[in-house]
Amino acid sequence: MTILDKIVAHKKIEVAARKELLSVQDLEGRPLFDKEPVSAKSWITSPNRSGIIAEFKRQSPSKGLINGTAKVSDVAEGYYKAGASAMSVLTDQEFFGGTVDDLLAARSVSPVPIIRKDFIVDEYQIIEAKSIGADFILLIASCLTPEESKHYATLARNLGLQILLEVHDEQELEAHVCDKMDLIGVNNRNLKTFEVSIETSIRLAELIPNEYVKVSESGISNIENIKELKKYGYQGFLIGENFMKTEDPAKAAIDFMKQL
Ligand SMILES: O=C(O)c1ccccc1NCC(=O)[C@H](O)[C@H](O)COP(=O)(O)O
Repeated sequence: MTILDKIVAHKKIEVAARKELLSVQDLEGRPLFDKEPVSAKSWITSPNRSGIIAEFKRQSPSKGLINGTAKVSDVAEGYYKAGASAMSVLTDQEFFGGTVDDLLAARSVSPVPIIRKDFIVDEYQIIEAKSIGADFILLIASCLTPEESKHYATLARNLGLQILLEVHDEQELEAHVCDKMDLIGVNNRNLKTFEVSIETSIRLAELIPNEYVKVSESGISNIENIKELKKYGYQGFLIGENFMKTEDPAKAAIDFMKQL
């Protein structure tokens, strides 16, 4: 069983329990459900921002504990001031130590588009994402069939949310891309070995149709990585650990983005 199989199996149980606690009607009644989403595509491609999607991540299966003390609202405020184009908030508790409350806290202080970073395996999670003020969602091709990807992307679109489709290889890209997606993310982390290589983004770049914003995810740790990825048409850069492993992720983001 791979780590992704474990996460997905756990997620299905978790979502079933969440549904018992709060119905879809309850989610639709939350005040943030009616908030107009901010366009991640516009912010990521804006010449006035950095293209960086800065992530709040306390822990991960590959690294264990990364940061047990940072306060999400401080980090969210700092990422915005640093020039981040978007923020990624892990809401998975079991494997990443995140919660939906983290996203709510980030939302309360930051105007940048926020992605609910989770393992979406049920419509409920997309409606929940809208109800906590997220602007875009992640669909991970390795967790879904192509039909599920399209179905969930259509639902998200109908709610006004944009969609970042994450792929790891050519096969996933070919099978899952559809006209409901907005951004295509190539994850540089091999989820079987946890090795990271930006060569994965470079290899897949020319296969991503031009109408999608290209995002490179994971293992980005310096400005040279970004300069290199830009040559291949990448406009979005998802960075988590490089900021979160420091005592002050907001300061790390400010120092990093100053160099761009
Ligand atoms: O990070 C992991 O260990 C991991 C394991 C299994 C599934 C997903 C995982 N990571 C999620 C991510 O996509 C990263 O948090 C994100 O791309 C940022 O990566 P990094 O800058 O390397 O922290």
